[in-house]
Amino acid sequence: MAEQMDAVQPTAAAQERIPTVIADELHIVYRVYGTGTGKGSATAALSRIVRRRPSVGVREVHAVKGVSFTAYRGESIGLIGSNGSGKSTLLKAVAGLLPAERGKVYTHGQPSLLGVNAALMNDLTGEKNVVLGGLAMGMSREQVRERYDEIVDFSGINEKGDFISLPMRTYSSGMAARLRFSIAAAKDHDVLLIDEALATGDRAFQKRSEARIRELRKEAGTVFLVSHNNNSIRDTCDRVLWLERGELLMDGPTDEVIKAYEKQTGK
Ligand SMILES: Nc1ncnc2c1ncn2[C@@H]1O[C@H](COP(=O)(O)OP(=O)(O)OP(=O)(O)O)[C@@H](O)[C@H]1O
Repeated sequence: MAEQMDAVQPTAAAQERIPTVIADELHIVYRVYGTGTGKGSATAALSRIVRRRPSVGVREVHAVKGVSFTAYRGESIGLIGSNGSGKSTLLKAVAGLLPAERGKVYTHGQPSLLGVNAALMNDLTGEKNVVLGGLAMGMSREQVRERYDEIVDFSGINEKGDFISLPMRTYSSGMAARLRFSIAAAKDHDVLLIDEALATGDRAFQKRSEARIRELRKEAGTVFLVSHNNNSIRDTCDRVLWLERGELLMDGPTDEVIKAYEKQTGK
């Protein structure tokens, strides 16, 4: 009888815990070509193609090794680990930008990766980039028009003059990163992936970004944040995944994981 009740009416806990991203024994391998020491001539390359032999200079980098986790709606998850531990690679794989060598990533809804390198057009004005970025994220022209002022205000680009009508190439790296973040943060995301974006703005902008991330979480999205700034992670995330050499070393509440990480790294 109890089983039947459960089937018809999910418990409150089950309602709250809606999975948005599942990584199942995920492996990501990069292949780097042209790393051989010998000189590669065109004839040698042609003969390899004809004889179907792999290139001598291919190196493999196994960047993510058997990582498994489930992320739920409303969670904000920090990714930490030393340089080269696989954080950005894992984020790109969740965004669907890198193929899995083995294992799988399942996502509910459309994940959006917000990197400091997100592609905007340097020769276009900030104004045009807001429209372009909004459309690229799947917003309608109408939605972009509605949110335009909000995006520009949030970015703070116009605080010191009319910069939004200048080409993006005239912006400082911090200004460009703020505009990227503001464009991405204007949309309500199912799964928002942020790579170091918070580290680039000034303190006031970082505070605004943190507040917006909290809002996005309330609007039922899941946020992933890669950062080397443990305070940013502490202020924004309730759960942390710690990667080292591509392996998931620890997955748990922020305080516990950061404490263990700081103990190990001596920071
Ligand atoms: N495009 C690429 N081609 C080949 N190898 C790569 C590529 N990108 C990353 N790697 C390698 O994959 C591994 C993980 O890199 P990744 O950028 O994911 O680490 P990270 O934890 O984000 O590092 P950081 O904190 O320095 O940004 C590293 O060994 C790196 O050299």
